[in-house]
Amino acid sequence: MATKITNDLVFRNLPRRAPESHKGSYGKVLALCGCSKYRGAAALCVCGALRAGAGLVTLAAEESVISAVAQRVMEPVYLPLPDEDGLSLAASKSTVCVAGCGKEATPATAQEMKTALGASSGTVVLDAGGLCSLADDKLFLMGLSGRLIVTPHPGEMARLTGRSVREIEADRGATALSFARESGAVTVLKGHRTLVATPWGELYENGTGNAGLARGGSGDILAGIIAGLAAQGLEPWQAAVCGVYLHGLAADRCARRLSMQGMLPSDILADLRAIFLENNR
Ligand SMILES: NC(=O)C1=CN([C@@H]2O[C@H](COP(=O)(O)OP(=O)(O)OC[C@H]3O[C@@H](n4cnc5c(N)ncnc54)[C@H](OP(=O)(O)O)[C@@H]3O)[C@@H](O)[C@H]2O)[C@@H](O)CC1
Ligand SMILES: Nc1ncnc2c1ncn2[C@@H]1O[C@H](COP(=O)(O)OP(=O)(O)O)[C@@H](O)[C@H]1O
Repeated sequence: MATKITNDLVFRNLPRRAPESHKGSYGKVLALCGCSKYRGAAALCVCGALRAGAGLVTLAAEESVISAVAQRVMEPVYLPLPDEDGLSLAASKSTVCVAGCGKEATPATAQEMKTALGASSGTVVLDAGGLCSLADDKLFLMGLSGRLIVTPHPGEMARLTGRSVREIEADRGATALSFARESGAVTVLKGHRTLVATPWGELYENGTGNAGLARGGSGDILAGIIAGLAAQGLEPWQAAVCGVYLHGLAADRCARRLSMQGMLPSDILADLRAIFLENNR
């Protein structure tokens, strides 16, 4: 039986900003995201992390991605790739690594993921191509146990488990719970009524969100939001539960403002900001 995620559960777990704090108090996010084909995914992920409240966000990516993102957003710091030593160092200094949004599931991506995530000691949010590139390396994923959050949609979960999307959708709860138990990762199985499963057998169901989110880029923002929350000290399960709820709530507010038909993933960032304001954050 899944626990419904409520507004009270979320805002009880969200830290407040203390008057005497500084940017270091809210964590450093390293985003290893984007490729020349998927530049927007990196921008959306970075913006999600920033808007969720992270203190400092660094984007590690190839130059074409960095120049595209830098035209849209002023706040990130950039680490141009390839730079294996620089990537290991940045990962080792980060509070959270969010990796894989806008990456293709290739052996080169898998190697890049291993370099960064192996050097990090903080929370890891693994999404999209980064996650799928490691689908056959369960041992590596298990090595991140206790600090890993994975965010597959059903198609990605199919690749991770070798099962069909139909089988996964037929029993979403059991799928998420068994993947979480076997991998040691907090598992966010996305879609209508996103589920969050913990390795110790808890299952949360999210009731926020709408079909306006059913367009490319919504998941990239979610990964960024979860990373931004984890950077502020939330445990992986808390960051996942709060992230999926706030992402969906922002989308619901956005749909009332702009319509499900016309809203864009990036539009929900203004609503996320408004939700924080309405809840005195
Ligand atoms: N602006 C940008 O830069 C953007 C960049 N992006 C980046 O693109 C990369 C590829 O990511 P991807 O998700 O688009 O493609 P892929 O991994 O092939 O998975 C799709 C397969 O899964 C299946 N599927 C089944 N159920 C599903 C469900 N509920 N939700 C979704 N899919 C579902 C689906 O089935 P179908 O739709 O055909 O029925 C299909 O067979 C990745 O790095 C991502 O970050 C995107 O975020 C877009 C914006
Ligand atoms: N019909 C829907 N109702 C609620 N949420 C949805 C719906 N369709 C998609 N979403 C949400 O939008 C996001 C889509 O993520 P994903 O499929 O990874 O897209 P992308 O990789 O293109 O960013 C997920 O958070 C998912 O839960």
